[in-house]
Amino acid sequence: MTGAAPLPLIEAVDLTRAFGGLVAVNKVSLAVHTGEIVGLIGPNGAGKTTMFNMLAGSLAPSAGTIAFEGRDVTRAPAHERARLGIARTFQITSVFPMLTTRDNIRTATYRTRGAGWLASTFRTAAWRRDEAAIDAVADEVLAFCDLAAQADIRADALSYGEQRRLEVAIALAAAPRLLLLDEPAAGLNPEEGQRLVGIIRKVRDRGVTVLLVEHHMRVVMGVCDRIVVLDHGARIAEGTPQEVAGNADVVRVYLGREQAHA
Ligand SMILES: Nc1ncnc2c1ncn2[C@@H]1O[C@H](COP(=O)(O)OP(=O)(O)OP(=O)(O)O)[C@@H](O)[C@H]1O
Repeated sequence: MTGAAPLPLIEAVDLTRAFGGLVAVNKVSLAVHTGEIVGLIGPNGAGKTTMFNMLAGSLAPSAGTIAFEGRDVTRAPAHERARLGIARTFQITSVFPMLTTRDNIRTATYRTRGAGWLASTFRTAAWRRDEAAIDAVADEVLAFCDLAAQADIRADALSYGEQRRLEVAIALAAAPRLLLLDEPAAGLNPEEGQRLVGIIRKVRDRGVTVLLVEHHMRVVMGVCDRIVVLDHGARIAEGTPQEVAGNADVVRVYLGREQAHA
């Protein structure tokens, strides 16, 4: 007897986005299951960022659907998706440079919890309880992302790798079910890249499913269970890192770009 296939955590069907006459993403379907780490790769201009932004809710699709845990979220704005359990990081780091590492997390958590200014002004008992809970969450995600020693340092004094980890910590503070990582290894040296790989694996181990867009092949191949490859807005391959690395179409699009840039 075969059971029903498990419901994907997030599923995009025939997702399409046009900018004027340019179809940046053309009928791309993609499913990510709970517990997976999935990578979205492709050469420059392939449509990765466009696809990512549609999944995160910051860009409306021209056609197609997105379901999260079976619920249609195609038209749900980013904050609504965040409430349902989808968190994202940004390609360009979005931390507040003048706040400490811990206060960056606290600030983001206040925003997502919508803690009221009235309660905070009068420091009600409920507000103080909330404060203690937010502090506990901040300390837990800081330790998780190897940032405990940097908790009281201003974000602009962090190394680039630490800032990228802070982005992940901020996203985790919202206790998401799905974490969307937008080029998390961009600008990292190999050592920092490996550290990030370790953290992404730990993220999955704490029950958070991961979808990442990434150029850094060593990171993608080292951390993903499954990889989806886009080129010119279309899905050209999907498989394990080994399958994708050996796929003739994938090799062709990557080699073609390298030769064009040589
Ligand atoms: N806001 C926009 N307006 C017009 N064209 C856009 C817009 N955003 C993306 N495009 C175009 O859509 C195509 C796909 O872009 P996208 O940024 O999604 O690709 P990408 O795979 O993320 O590329 P990269 O690796 O360079 O970041 C490109 O041709 C790009 O110029």
